[in-house]
Amino acid sequence: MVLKSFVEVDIDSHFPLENLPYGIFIIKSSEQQQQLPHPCVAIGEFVFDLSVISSVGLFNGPFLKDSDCFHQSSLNKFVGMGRPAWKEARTTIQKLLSVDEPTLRDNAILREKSLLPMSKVQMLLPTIIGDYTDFFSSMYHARNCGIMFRGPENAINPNWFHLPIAYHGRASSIVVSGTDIIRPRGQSHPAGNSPPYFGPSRKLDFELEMAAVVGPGNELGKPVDVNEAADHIFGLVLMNDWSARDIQAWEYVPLGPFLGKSFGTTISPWIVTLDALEPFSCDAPKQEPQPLPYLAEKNSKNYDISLEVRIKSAGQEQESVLTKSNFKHLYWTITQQVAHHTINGCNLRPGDLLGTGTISGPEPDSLGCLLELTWNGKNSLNLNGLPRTFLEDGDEVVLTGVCKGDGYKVGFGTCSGKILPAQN
Ligand SMILES: O=C(O)/C=C/C(=O)CC(=O)CC(=O)O
Ligand SMILES: [Ca+2]
Ligand SMILES: [Mg+2]
Repeated sequence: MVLKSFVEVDIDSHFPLENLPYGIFIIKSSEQQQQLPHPCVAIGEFVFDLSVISSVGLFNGPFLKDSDCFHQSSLNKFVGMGRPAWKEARTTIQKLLSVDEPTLRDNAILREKSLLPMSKVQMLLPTIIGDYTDFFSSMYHARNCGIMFRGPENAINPNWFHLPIAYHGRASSIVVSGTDIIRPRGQSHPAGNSPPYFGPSRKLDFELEMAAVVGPGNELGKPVDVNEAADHIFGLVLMNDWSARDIQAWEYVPLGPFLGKSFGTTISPWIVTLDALEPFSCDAPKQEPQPLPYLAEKNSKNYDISLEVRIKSAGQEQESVLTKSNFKHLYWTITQQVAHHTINGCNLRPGDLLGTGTISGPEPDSLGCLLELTWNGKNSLNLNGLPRTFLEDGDEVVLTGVCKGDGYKVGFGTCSGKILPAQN
């Protein structure tokens, strides 16, 4: 059954009553006197201000009634409260926005205060991200990178099928969708015996990823059981792990990515909860060899989320679709990522971000980055008639993700960023 709200929601909207993704907004300064950031959910073309609803006492269940979690300028407190509080919030908000519920529907003043058109607000980062880890969980992506860098015989390192590989990313340079990205400068991979050159990256790339937002953390020294890991994940966002392939190729042996990735990572502003994604859960791929017991799940789940990357280059009116992939192609699940991340006792904290790694699929048009799509710059793509390998200044890259339900969609909106020229 499709749920119905008194707020008008287009059939193609990413944000019907079934979704209710969380974000943090601020009223655009030109609209009114500057306000503090507030937690909200998206409904149709509106944001629903949860601080207003909390102030008038409409969150009246046991977990939220005395909480100031919706009077914070980030979602960290709310996501840290765990599934019972999330369920209570979802039930309350779904009821308040439903067409059959008069509380808000018939109260024009409260409606006006709590429902703001998206055009009048600016979205901020939804959580304060203390730590950010990026996994490498698509087998197709790992295999393609391996073939390019090590040849077909040794494409996938032997450890890959035994554990979800990851590196520690840089949290300070994570930005919200819409933020420009300055082309990084750095040392780059020398050709043959020449010395490395220094300058603006010549191989700037995007990576189509999603990321899990950590809910309640774990105590230092206490690993999370893989079968309980879902209770530690609040939801998912879209993520673009911008990557300078020339800088990365020269620096990453032996300790992994560093400056080739830490200049910027973009996430979408809306966190879609695992509760909203549940109708789109599907079996994860069969794992062979069987993982060790601490990674063996009773129920190994992925989500059917259609993903797409578009590019709009400077001077071009039309966007071009670069790739179409799906979250369900991931080999290692997000719950296995949490179990592996914590198995040594490492503590996760509310709001931490766990990137999936580039989500490539099996088809040539489902590859999740330009490194793969152009085979490291060897094959040009055709962008409305113009040849292209890596990103150029002025390019805007837009990621989208959506689950297609029966008569409704649960979507992530977009995650976009434009490349600005390198600075001296
Ligand atoms: O397999 C390799 O040696 C290299 C792999 C990559 O460069 C992929 C990458 O950038 C990791 C990531 O997805 O962030
Ligand atoms: Ca990555
Ligand atoms: Mg990055």
